[in-house]
Amino acid sequence: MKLGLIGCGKMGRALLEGALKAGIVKAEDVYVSSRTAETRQALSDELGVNAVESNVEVVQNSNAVYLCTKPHIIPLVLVELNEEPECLNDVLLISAAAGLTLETLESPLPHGTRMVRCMPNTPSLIGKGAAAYTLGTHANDADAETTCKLLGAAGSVIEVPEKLMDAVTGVSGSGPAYVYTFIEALADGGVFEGLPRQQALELATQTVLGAASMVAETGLHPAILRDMVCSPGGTTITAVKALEDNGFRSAAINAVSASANKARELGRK
Ligand SMILES: NC(=O)C1=CN([C@@H]2O[C@H](COP(=O)(O)OP(=O)(O)OC[C@H]3O[C@@H](n4cnc5c(N)ncnc54)[C@H](OP(=O)(O)O)[C@@H]3O)[C@@H](O)[C@H]2O)C=CC1
Ligand SMILES: O=C(O)[C@@H]1CCC=N1
Repeated sequence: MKLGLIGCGKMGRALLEGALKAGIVKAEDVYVSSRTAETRQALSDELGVNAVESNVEVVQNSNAVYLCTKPHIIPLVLVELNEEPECLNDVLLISAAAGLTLETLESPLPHGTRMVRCMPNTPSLIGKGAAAYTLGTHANDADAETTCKLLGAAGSVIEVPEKLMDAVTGVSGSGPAYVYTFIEALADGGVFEGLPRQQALELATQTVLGAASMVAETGLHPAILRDMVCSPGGTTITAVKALEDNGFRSAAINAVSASANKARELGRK
């Protein structure tokens, strides 16, 4: 596998490091582009990958290329690639950009260009990502396999119809930020009640990790697992009522919806 990355910022680097750590690609077989010499030097020193200035050079040296620039930069990158259309003959492009539709991604490129739209998340950096993808018009079964191998190296991966990609963005693309906010708030509550900050953060982090693992490993519905914590007339049900009184559930639903709507808006630009 020869992997390319156009845009090696927070998300691109997480996907790259996930793939390198999983051993599905060797650093010497990776080409990444950056406009800044300092970043190129850092990428090459820290990860041992080939860091170049030209996006076309990345595509020319790869079988599969993640497009990981900000959504508004992607159209500019596609124009650039289209100036050397032969570089697109034998490569799979995998866009991670929020909101950008396959039609937007495919239409500026030569007919037949193989494209996948995906939505990863940053825990890919440690192999704990959650990603979804949709195959483009000309992507084939082997491209689906390559996508699953790449995203799967960085965590879990599912295929969804394109109309659900913005929902995925709301749940798992943006989701880590909601969870970090919750962990911080849980720890704040502990500090409010007198725990030292570090101990509160350790307890909060392990609680989220443990609860998530319970859902994943038991396969039980979260409501059943919650009932196992709530003693009748006890502390937890009292706390759950306080959460519900403060609109916790609807705040979470609204957060997912706000992210999905923003993704749709980015896709319209
Ligand atoms: N962050 C996240 O949690 C997630 C992000 N995404 C998607 O991933 C994409 C990247 O987001 P994120 O990593 O957060 O953003 P960053 O700003 O961290 O990274 C974008 C990178 O693109 C590079 N870049 C900018 N212009 C160009 C260009 N013309 N050619 C090549 N590279 C360029 C920049 O590097 P330099 O200036 O060195 O060239 C920069 O490091 C977005 O489309 C976003 O929607 C998807 C899921 C989750
Ligand atoms: O905030 C963003 O726009 C990107 C997409 C999903 C997560 N981060």
